[in-house]
Amino acid sequence: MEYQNTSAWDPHATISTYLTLDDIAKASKEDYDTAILKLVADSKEKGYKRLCIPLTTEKWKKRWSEMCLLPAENAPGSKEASALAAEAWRLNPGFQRDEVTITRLDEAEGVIAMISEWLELDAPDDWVRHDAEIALQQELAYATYLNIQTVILPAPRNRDHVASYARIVQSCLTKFPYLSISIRLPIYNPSVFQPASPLLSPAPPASPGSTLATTPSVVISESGQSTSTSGGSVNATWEMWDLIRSMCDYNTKLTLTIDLSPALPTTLGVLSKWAAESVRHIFLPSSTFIANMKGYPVLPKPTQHFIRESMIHWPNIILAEVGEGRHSRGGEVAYSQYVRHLEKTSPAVQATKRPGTVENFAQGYQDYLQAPLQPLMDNLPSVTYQVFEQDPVKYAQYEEAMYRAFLDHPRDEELVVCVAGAGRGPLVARCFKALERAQRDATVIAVEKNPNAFVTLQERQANEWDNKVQLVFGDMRVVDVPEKADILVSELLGSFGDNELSPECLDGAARFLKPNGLSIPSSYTAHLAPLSSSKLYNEARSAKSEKGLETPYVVMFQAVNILSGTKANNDGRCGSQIQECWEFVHPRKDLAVDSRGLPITNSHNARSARLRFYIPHAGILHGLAGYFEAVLYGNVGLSIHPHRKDQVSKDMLSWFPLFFPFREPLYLPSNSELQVSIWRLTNARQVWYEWHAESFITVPKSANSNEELLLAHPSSGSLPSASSSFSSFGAPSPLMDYKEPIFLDTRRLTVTEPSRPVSADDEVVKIGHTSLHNAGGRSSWIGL
Ligand SMILES: C[S@@+](CC[C@H](N)C(=O)[O-])C[C@H]1O[C@@H](n2cnc3c(N)ncnc32)[C@H](O)[C@@H]1O
Repeated sequence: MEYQNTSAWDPHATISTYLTLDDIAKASKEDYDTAILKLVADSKEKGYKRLCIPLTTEKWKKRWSEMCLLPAENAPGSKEASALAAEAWRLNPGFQRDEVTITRLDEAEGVIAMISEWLELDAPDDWVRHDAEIALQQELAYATYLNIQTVILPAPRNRDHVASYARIVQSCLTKFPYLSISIRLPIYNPSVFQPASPLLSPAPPASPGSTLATTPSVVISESGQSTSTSGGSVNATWEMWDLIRSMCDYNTKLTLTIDLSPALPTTLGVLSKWAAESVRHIFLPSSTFIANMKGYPVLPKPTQHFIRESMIHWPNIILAEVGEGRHSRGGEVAYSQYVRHLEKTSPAVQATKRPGTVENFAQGYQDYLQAPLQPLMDNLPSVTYQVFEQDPVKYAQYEEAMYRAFLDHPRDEELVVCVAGAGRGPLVARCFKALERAQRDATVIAVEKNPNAFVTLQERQANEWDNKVQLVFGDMRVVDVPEKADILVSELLGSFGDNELSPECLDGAARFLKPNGLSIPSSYTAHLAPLSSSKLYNEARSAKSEKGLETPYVVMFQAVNILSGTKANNDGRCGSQIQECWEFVHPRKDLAVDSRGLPITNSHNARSARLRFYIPHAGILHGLAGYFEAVLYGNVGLSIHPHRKDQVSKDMLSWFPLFFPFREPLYLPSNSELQVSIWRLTNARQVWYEWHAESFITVPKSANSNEELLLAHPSSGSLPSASSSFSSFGAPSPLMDYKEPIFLDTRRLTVTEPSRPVSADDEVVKIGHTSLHNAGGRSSWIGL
């Protein structure tokens, strides 16, 4: 099977390979000093970037087990002897030569070490956990000695003790600050897709004895009682990860290795939440591949989709067991060729390679926090104008809006157009084009307060515009223009519409208009959605001061998951996924003005909004995504609203969204409601935003405080069904995800439909809130 030649391709993903202890045992050293050196050289020759191998051998597992686990009754040797050996080891943890796979610095170069799979950092037994921690530290110390940069830890398996696992990881991150520690996790607990399986009975822990890098299966609860917030839901492994990274304080050295051994569900909410996490490695064994008609290895549809989407994060894909000949055609190379094929056909990657797209334009800026411009307070440098002017879409939209407005202006009446905030003059140039297209003449006035840009305007006036433009230098809130205009054209918009003070400036410029004059834009709206992104949260708090987490930033989103559901929830309480906050309309006719025609205060530009979002799948709220839409004239507009931008102004480059961070991440359960309050506030000198969020769940009133109702039925081993006591109450469950149809690639499972709408018998209960952000504009504001 031939995929397109990838030689000229600048790859996003790196491809590595995982070798087992068996592979190492079988390897011969041939012309190399050691078998490991030969394996490293072979893997490079096969095009793999890095080699991933277990750090320890069976010998170590055996010695550790003999020392640290209780010997069987009839086992040889005395308990005392093991206890003494264990104490000696605890005092001075270290390996014997044959207990490790790598013994030389040169063998370790570029190697990713898999930490012993059998280490139970979350074992129910305190002593096993205690000794597993010492053994882990011993492995990390040895890896550090060999200059290994990255290690992959076995997955947590036991939700009851995941906090212990997290504490151990946290202490290792502190002890080995230069080591990158990655945690291997399946995307979901595969057993939830087998409704008949006893979810609540403890699965056998990965006891010392298993040697392969097997797929971890999660023990939901040892006790048989669901102690989690979402029972055995598809969220189980994500919730474990969330707890670990939170307890590790979002340490940037802690990453995820997603294990794609189990087939993936198509439930969007399950998959999309991983997009907001720092997935560094993807573990992909040959057993995940299926054979196509010709016998070549290919991936099931949901896994294909997930990998294509993940490519944007530049992952390291670790192919495992690919030398075993599991598929009849193609050989080992077929797996990596197929991964490259997925990369090349990834719409997200393709968008970054296509000139003219936002994704291509924004390369290197993804998830990078930029302070919004302050074009009113600051004078922009020429290069900034130059970047604006590269956007063909924005100016085309303005030209079209002016053209249509000119056509609608009575032919027999004179036409005066004023461009307010002309910058280096691109809108003036477009105004002339629109006049030409409309076959109209007009008096054109250009106002600009940046003295440096005003030089460029004078230059263009002399060289291009034949002195036809009346140039006015000064602030549009203060200066006068030579004659009143029919059309006032401006582009003072920020990512949130009003955040670069377009409303305040246009209030001042409204004086330039004739009584029936119109403004382009005629209106604009601000929009919000709740988002999850540990990356953005970490970036915002890296400012190391309160201010960093109370400042809105301009960001090209990448590792971001919007938490609100695409559909409003079924009781109609909540709105859509992205909701409008407020609108500004120009010119505003109802204002009380002073003798100069200027507003007396700025109070009329204050705004507030309270929005209700439905949260179908559990997630962590890290901030709010802000967008804008503007009506320029008629149905010509500008939009960065994710659902509408492609219809309104496709491939427009000028604006990335705004990110309002939250100081403290807020956990939102499945089926919960998030209320967001946001204010635009102002005094005589400044404008600023304040924001705040509260979360709620709906519970049956009759449940009162009866906790039993919030827990899955204790005797039931499977997800509650429509007839279970839970669903019979009817309220959406914070313990269960919103139920999109879930199916595996191999079969379709029937799941219960969402329960009935919230009724009068249900109660909305508050469960958490954030603090009020940026009170009084203490951390961020825009100067008037
Ligand atoms: C975002 S830039 C747009 C420039 C240009 N119209 C374009 O589309 O490329 C906004 C321009 O408005 C100017 N500006 C902002 N506030 C102004 C004010 N109150 N009076 C005059 N010019 C102003 C800024 O200096 C800047 O040149």
